[in-house]
Amino acid sequence: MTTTTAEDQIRDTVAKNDVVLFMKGTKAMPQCGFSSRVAGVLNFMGVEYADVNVLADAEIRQGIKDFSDWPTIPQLYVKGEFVGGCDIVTEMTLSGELDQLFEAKGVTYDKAAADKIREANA
Ligand SMILES: N[C@@H](CCC(=O)N[C@@H](CS)C(=O)NCC(=O)O)C(=O)O
Ligand code: FES
Repeated sequence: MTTTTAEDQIRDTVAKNDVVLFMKGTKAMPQCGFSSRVAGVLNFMGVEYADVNVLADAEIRQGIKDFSDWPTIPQLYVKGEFVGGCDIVTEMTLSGELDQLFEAKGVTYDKAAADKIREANA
C-alpha cells in the first residue's frame, strides 16, 4: 500500500509545473492581500502558473512551510526552486531580478507589462 503525503504532493506539483504559487484562495479569487499581490503580478505579466489554494488543505498549508523552511504564504516556486513570498517577489519585480530569473529559467513573460509595473512604482 502506498500513501501520498502532503510533501509528496508538493514535490510532484513543483516538479510538474515550471511556475507554482502556493497562495490563499485562487489566482482568480485570492483570499488575502499578500497572495493577491503576487498573483496580480504574475497575471499582469502573463505568466503561466499553477495556483495551489492552501486554504483548501491544512496539510498542504503546513507542508509548504516545512518544505521551504519559510513560515508564510504566499510562496512562489520557479523550476522547482523557492523564490520567496510577497515582499521578495515585489522587490524582485521592481528591481528587474524577477525578469532575469524568468529569462534564466526560460519562463515566458510579458516584459512590457513588467516595465509598466516598474514605471507605475517609480
Ligand atoms: N511578509 C510576508 C507576508 C505574508 C504573510 O505574512 N502571510 C501570513 C498571513 S496570510 C501567513 O501566511 N501566516 C501563516 C498562515 O496563515 O498559515 C511575505 O512577504 O510574503
Ligand atoms: S489571511 Fe490575513 S493577512 Fe493573509
